[in-house]
Amino acid sequence: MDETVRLEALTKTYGAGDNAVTALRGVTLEFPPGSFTAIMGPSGSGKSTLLQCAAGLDRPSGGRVIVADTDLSVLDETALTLLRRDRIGFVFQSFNLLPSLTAAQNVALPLRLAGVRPDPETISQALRQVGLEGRANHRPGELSGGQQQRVAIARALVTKPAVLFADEPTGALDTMTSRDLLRTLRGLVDRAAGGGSGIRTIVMVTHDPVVASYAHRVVFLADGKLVGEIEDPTADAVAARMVHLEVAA
Ligand SMILES: Nc1ncnc2c1ncn2[C@@H]1O[C@H](COP(=O)(O)OP(=O)(O)OP(=O)(O)O)[C@@H](O)[C@H]1O
Repeated sequence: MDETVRLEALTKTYGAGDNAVTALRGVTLEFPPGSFTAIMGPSGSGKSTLLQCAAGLDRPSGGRVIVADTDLSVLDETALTLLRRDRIGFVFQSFNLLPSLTAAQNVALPLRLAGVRPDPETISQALRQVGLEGRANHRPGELSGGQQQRVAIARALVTKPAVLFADEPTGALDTMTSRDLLRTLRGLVDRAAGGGSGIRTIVMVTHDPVVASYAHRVVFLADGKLVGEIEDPTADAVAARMVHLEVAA
């Protein structure tokens, strides 16, 4: 199976007539297995819209999204829900954990929702991947913000998705905690690329050049279009490009 995520000439317009807002204007991009990509751009440039369409949470107005050999545009709502459940992981700025469940039970939730009896070793492995094996029986209220976000990541990984989409995953965390978490994310992709277990593809939206510098590649959007990319980014190079884009916006 080709696990590359492909966006082909993606367009998205919200509303109609005089109120129409075009958020994406023909974006073509590939996220191959083994890649960790950050998406950056000025406010309103279309980053969240791109992520929502790529993750099958919103329908594009035109173009195609292909995830793990499946063209999302031909799927009905039921099939799309199943694909999201089985092949796609999400992490948002807010952790969205259930407060009455332990870390292990939160991680097991996607499997239970899919009608699969969670195997304890699968849950332990997901918690181990994010460095939380010692916290399996703690409830979210007994964990730090960074630990809660790690539980959210373990929960997103437990179904072994083809790709993990993250929207400002470190937005609610302090600098040290977010760097720690970003190193973990980068480590998951690099280990999987080296033949180990882990998630093979991560796509992350961020506003922060330092956060983006943990990715293998940064792609830049402006006014709904792809306007450049930097491989092996440094925070300084990303910040300089952002200043340029914000001045032009
Ligand atoms: N549900 C919606 N209805 C109407 N317009 C929308 C909707 N969602 C987004 N937009 C518009 O689409 C454009 C792109 O928005 P989007 O949220 O994708 O940008 P962004 O780059 O993620 O912005 P930010 O960095 O501020 O979060 C903006 O002009 C926004 O106002």
